[in-house]
Amino acid sequence: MRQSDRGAELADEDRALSTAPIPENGLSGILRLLLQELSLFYSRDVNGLRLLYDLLHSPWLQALLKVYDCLQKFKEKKLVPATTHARILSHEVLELLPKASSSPEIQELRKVLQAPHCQALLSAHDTVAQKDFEPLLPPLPDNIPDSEEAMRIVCLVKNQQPLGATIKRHAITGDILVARVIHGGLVERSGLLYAGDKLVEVNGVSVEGLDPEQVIHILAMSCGTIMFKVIPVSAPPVSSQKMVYVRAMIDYWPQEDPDIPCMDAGLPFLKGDILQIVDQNDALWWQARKISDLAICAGLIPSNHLLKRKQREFWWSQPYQPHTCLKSTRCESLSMEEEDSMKIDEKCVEADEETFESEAKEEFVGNGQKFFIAGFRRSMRLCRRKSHFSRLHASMGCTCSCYSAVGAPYEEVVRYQRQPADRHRLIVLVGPSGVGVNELRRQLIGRNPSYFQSAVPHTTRSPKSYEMDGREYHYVSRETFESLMYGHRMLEYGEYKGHLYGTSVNAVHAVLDEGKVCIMDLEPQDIQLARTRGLKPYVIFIKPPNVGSMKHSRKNAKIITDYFVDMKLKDEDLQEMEELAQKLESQFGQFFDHVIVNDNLQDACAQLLSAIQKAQEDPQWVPERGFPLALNLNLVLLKTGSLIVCAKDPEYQQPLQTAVSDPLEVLTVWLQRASNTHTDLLIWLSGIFLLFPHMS
Ligand SMILES: Nc1ncnc2c1ncn2[C@@H]1O[C@H](COP(=O)(O)OP(=O)(O)OP(=O)(O)O)[C@@H](O)[C@H]1O
Repeated sequence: MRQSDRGAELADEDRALSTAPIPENGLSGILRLLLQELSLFYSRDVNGLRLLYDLLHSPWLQALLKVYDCLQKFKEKKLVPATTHARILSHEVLELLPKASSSPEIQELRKVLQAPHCQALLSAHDTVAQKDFEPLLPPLPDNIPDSEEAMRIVCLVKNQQPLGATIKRHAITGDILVARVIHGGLVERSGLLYAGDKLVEVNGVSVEGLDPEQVIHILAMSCGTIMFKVIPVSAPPVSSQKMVYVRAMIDYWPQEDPDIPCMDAGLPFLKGDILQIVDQNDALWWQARKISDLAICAGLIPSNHLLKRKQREFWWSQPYQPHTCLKSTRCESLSMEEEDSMKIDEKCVEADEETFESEAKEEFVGNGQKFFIAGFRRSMRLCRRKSHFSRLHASMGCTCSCYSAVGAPYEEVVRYQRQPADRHRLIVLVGPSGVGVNELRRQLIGRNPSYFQSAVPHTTRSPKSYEMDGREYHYVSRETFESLMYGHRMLEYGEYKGHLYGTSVNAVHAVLDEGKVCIMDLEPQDIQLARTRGLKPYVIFIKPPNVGSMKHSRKNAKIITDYFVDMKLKDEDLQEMEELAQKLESQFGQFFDHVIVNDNLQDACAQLLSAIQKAQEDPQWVPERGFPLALNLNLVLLKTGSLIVCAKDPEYQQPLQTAVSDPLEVLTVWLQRASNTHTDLLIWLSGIFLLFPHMS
């Protein structure tokens, strides 16, 4: 049959379709019957009848139903293309058109057929109709010897994306093997190549004796279809891996990692990023995707084991570096020298405890009602700041990588959606001193005191005449306070003028048990301790704006320092605040769920409210098992030179304390055993007892 004949046939069929009677049992037939029925009632004044009649009578509904009927009819038919050469047909028609009379319709038809998109459409039609999308494989040679290994010929059509596979040379045989197949990449989606397959030829070129780089060069040079001849791996790996999600606790740049097997396949990430681990088959190199970009194919990241090994190697490579990061300064107050070196302004008067505490007015008026807010002790913030600075100073003495050597590089997380019956998540505010953490907390509680609340802190000082136990503070003996501290039931604490102050886990639970949202401020070093399954803290970092903006907004701001009460912020204080914020963000940014820049107070407050609502209502990534237990192990190097080892997990009722005499040995064991399970803790402790039998 000639092309034009086929065209005529198509046109006939086309027309026949459009004029075909619509079956009476079709929807439009039903509609016709309904209209007949309705027309009987039309003359009567029935409510809404006219509307319904008009609707059913509307031309667009009629047309729509006709289309529906046609589609139904088509669904039953198995569609076959009327022609496989629509493009040629359109050329023939275009050649014939000038011979026909020049009517406007003919001109329009010519214009349509010449339009590039119409030609592209016809060309796509022909490709599909001719089933031209399958690769053309070369014919098998006739003389294949019987001993020939079964080979697979794989054709892949290269597009803009990388192929998604890496190759390596077998150390003994020298064969070029597929090293790994990247999840979501072209090779994986084809399902035709597997890790372990031996490459024989690439685009007809034998790879025998070639270096992997030479094979990659052949691949890079080829465009369009790439043909691989492979000897398949005897047992392709079966993927039965559970999807795991982790929060990155470090930054990783594949370009800076000389050990990565294939730099182009590396996945860069920043601390705080949530990663979906899709493959852990390789003990050293995992495959992962960022949850913010799940559409792209996975990339290589170093495994937990590999990163820890590198961290340990780095740590030990600096034997003369003072590792202050391991020295706990929790309970240490500033040394005399440090205190002396502080500049004391002549005009300032060091406030006594009474002055500090009486400064803190704990009765507020908000929403037309008088209410009481505990937990705004200035003395507390001051004493915490003292220990905070010395601790920060200590940890910043070590390099960043050294600091991370003591932590897990990845933290397993799960998606958590709070249910209405669940307790609220603890809201933790963190920020450099003077940024406005307490101001924001106070504003929030002032707005809705029956919903937001602070926890009642503990103190070892005696109550004043107007104070009530359990309202301003829980008044406890030093012994009780210390047992709470060493039992890791204190989320934060500090000492001021000989008295201990702190907030216990139970005090926070008391607020949450009342169905309220507990807001507390913490020093960044204490965040880890609060990260338990029970509290599920949502950590908000309060960040200062730039110094220029602060000069403007903080004209009337006052802070409390060791030697000033209500000190006005000077330019250097603002500068220091900005610098400290940067340091906190780079060191603890992985723990921040949200960041708010406190420039305009009202705006910051509104952002805080919406962040808290999000934290309570939207699904969030939370640590899978509280926080990694390895981090709970606190090494306290006493001034005597002995080392105290204790677990800091508040969910552990009994503190684990062990005094050992050789810190170096213990560190070795500790660094080798630093992992995330309770079993590891036991193994680790047994290691210590083995090393120091006198301890058991
Ligand atoms: N956005 C803001 N605009 C203007 N003033 C602010 C703003 N935020 C806080 N302030 C003021 O800055 C001062 C310090 O704030 P605040 O006491 O809350 O600091 P902080 O972060 O709790 O630090 P510290 O714990 O060291 O006291 C207060 O006088 C407060 O009113």
